[in-house]
Amino acid sequence: MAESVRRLLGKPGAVDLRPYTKLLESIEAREPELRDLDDARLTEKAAELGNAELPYERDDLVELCAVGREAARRALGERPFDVQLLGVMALLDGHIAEMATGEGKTLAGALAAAGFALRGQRVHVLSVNDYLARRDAEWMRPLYDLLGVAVAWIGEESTPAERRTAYSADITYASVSELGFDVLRDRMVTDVADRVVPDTGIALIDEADSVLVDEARVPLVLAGAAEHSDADVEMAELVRTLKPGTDYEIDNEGRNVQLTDTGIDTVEKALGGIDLYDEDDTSVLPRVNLALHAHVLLQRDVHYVVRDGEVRIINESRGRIALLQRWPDGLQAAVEAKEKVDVSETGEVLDSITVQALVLRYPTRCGMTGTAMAVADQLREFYELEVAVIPPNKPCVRTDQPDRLYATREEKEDALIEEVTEVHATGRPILIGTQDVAESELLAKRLADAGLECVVLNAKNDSDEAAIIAEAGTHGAITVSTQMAGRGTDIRLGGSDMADRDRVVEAGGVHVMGYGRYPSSRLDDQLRGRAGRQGDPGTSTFFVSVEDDLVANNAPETRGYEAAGDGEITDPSWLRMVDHAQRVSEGQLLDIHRNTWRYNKLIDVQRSVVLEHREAVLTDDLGDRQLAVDCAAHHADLVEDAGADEVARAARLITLYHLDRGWTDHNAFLAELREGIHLRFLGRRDPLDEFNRDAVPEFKGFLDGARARAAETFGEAEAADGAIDVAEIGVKRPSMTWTYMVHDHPFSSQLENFVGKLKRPSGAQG
Ligand SMILES: Nc1ncnc2c1ncn2[C@@H]1O[C@H](COP(=O)(O)OP(=O)(O)OP(=O)(O)O)[C@@H](O)[C@H]1O
Repeated sequence: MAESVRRLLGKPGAVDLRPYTKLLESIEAREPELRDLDDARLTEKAAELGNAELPYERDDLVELCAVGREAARRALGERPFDVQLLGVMALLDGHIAEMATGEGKTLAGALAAAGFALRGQRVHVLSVNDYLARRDAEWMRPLYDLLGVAVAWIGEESTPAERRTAYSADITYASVSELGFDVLRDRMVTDVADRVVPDTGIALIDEADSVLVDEARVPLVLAGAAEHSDADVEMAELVRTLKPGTDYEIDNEGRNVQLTDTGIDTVEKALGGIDLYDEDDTSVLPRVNLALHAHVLLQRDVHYVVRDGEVRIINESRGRIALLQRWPDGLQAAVEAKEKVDVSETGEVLDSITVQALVLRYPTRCGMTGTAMAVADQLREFYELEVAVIPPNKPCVRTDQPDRLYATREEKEDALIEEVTEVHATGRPILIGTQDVAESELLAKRLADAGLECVVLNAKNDSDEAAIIAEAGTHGAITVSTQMAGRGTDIRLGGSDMADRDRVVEAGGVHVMGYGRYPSSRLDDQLRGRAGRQGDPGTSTFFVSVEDDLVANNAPETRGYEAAGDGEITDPSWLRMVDHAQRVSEGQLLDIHRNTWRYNKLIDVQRSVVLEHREAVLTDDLGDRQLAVDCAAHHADLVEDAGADEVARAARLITLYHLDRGWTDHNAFLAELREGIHLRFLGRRDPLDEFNRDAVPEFKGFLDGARARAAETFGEAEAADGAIDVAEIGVKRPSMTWTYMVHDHPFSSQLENFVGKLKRPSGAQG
């Protein structure tokens, strides 16, 4: 079988591409006729595809791809390659299309989005950040115009009115977090007209593995303002005096810190001889733990930066500053106390949604990414999605060199600098991937010391980053970056205008270097994929040391190797150990994902009960009808004084208030329950069972309770001049709301993770 044919057939375990490849010839055959049509006729051809329902029958699919190809050629000057059309067809069938870096996923995604939209579906194209949402929507706009479908985008700055308009377009580009926050805010409206997100249709997800797997466990949280809290300066100062190793220990994964017996004594003495585990006063221990967590586990310039007198979170996985995001309140305040900056306003969690729950709201889901096969099982388990592996347009000729393993971090760094020096002398562009921002900066400093100038990408704004990456293929460029997933720009050889392409090709293309392997092989592949785009030459090497966190924490053995004079370890069994360590780490990440999912499942069931009820109050006057029964006489009097409409309005506001209030309180209860369960039962019973055992009865009677409280409040309502002032009887909504994302832990907040997993030290057990 010819290699080109074999490549088009696809990989085992993935979607069979043959039904799609069969159509390629017919699509091409339509080209001459479509080329002769003027633009208006081409738009009409697209509109004709709207005369049927999804899914596309064979002939219509051929027509869609042919019309789409011609439209892209005219509107963008790019005629989609056959492989891009395979991607389009896979997306239209609701699959994840795996397409390598630089293969033109943006265009394939746009043609699929148009295909859905032409069939009357509302499409949300979900990006990893605002910059890409806007860029892709604007870039593809001429194509959409020609196909007669409307496109819009949403960014952090968009006003509610702009959002509403944007969501009413056929196709809306938005970042996952903006969409999530809109959905959360919509759940809190008291007037249907205030909602911005319409019913969901199709979710087309860019960088699908990053969103669906890496970010899946991240809850998006909507919080409402309550009051100011004081900085716990006392605790911040106290934990500063504790000694690592003696007073507290950090677990292997660096996720938890706990006081040792000595530490407990020290703290108890410092606080005037109190008992931290006093059953009657449980308030001190969490304060100590918060301060300790902020002091030990959250590092300045790795987890956050201090800028303009504020603590700003760095999104660890992406190495950027997350705007308008904060940690759960106690933790945010603890870090603010640690850094001695003003404590920001505190609030309470109004509601939350995980990325996974957000995506599962869509009846049809599909997406594209460069690395999906490695998580095919998870995509199937959590989202019922299959992966279609789309072959590259031109075969990839990049050489991935074996890892270079060293005994110590220092030796690894020396070797890496040496290699940078050598490769740089040839003029080849170099891209170095690091684990986090602090590491990028340290490396940049070492490179500078060695006389090598580099550009560092970290926590800057997304459009600047894109511009820097676009130039990373320039002759002699050295670029240092944190993770590459979701950076969204491919590296063209010879710079963004490719002016110097021949020289760079001749030198050997981009050399990618990993400054340590990532917690998952997919992330390694994302980095490697930056070299060897569209058949370009290129190479990749990862430098690893036994002291790297990934290896030190996850390898079964970290001693007994034989190293050369420069520290290099060449024994193949040790190199396999690195792969092993990475698989262990991948397993842990999967466990975390499963755990979040299991906890959130029950909460989701309860939430849907509340939301369904809320919807009936909001759109169908359910509150008014109930109050007319529960407070019949008062209701009738008010109707007489203020009119039926005004009473219905007041009844709606009062009922919604108590529903939302109840849900907020229930959320707080659940959060506390999770913490408490881990404190009480750790190691003895399945915490999830314990959680369910308490959470279910607590929710029983939720709706009846809210209804009773609404009746009580309604009983106090009075009409004056034909109006009812509900604020007067305590019906007040939060004065402001804000949003945050909670990263990287199983129990829905870092705070809970840390407080929750705290072990009661043996010596303190009563
Ligand atoms: N059919 C085509 N003909 C010519 N150029 C194309 C075609 N399709 C895409 N391109 C170009 O290829 C480049 C890469 O496209 P795009 O950014 O969509 O790639 P990608 O697959 O999303 O890569 P990444 O993994 O970096 O996000 C763009 O500059 C785009 O203009």
